[in-house]
Amino acid sequence: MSKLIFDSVTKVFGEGSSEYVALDNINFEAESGQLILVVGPSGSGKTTFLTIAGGLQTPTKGNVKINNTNITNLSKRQQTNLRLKKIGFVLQSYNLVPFLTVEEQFKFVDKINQNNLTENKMHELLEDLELLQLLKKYPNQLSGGQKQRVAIARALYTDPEYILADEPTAALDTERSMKVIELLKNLAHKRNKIIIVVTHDLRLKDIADRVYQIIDGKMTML
Ligand SMILES: Nc1ncnc2c1ncn2[C@@H]1O[C@H](COP(=O)(O)OP(=O)(O)OP(=O)(O)O)[C@@H](O)[C@H]1O
Repeated sequence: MSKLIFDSVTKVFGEGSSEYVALDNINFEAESGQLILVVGPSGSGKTTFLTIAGGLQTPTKGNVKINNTNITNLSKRQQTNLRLKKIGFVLQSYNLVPFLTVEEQFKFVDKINQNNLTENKMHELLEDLELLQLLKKYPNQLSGGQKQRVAIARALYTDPEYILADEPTAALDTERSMKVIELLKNLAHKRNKIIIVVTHDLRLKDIADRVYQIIDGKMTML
């Protein structure tokens, strides 16, 4: 059973008169088998929460634990290893490599990670995300929604224990949004993943197992 714990996490940006409390004393726990939604208005701290959960930023105060390891105490190298082995990110910027085709985006991951989906599972994933026809295209030939679906497939390709997704449905129409969120929910339930989705998109609220809200850096369960 995997577990992600935030223990009194505060994140402050800037100093003195320009000090800004982006996360204010957050306590949070997620276990494998759950799809968790974090909603909140723009600027409320959602992305900061997600990047700290994945070790991309460190808290100013408090601890983040992944399976009983306090990731705040790990060296940079240990944090990078943890991210590569256990965490799949879907970031708002998609982070696709511009000079690689869709197919090559996955092969590129092969070089740095051994723990990838079998060919059958990969075919299934590409089919579910309607990407099979796009394998030979480059990112600049794709629409926003298509890039978003490639970024989701790439995060799932390494079969990570945790999936952290920032606005994964922002560029998708309602039908595709629901498909993507159902896919993530199935993965959480059937393959025992922890999936945390940060979103403005209140259409997704009824599908998640748990919903949290962040307002002005404070988190509450809805
Ligand atoms: N590196 C930084 N330096 C200073 N302030 C920052 C930094 N990163 C975020 N902030 C501030 O912290 C607050 C929370 O930002 P965050 O990106 O977490 O919000 P968000 O809820 O994800 O917003 P959105 O929905 O618009 O993406 C914002 O006021 C933002 O300006």
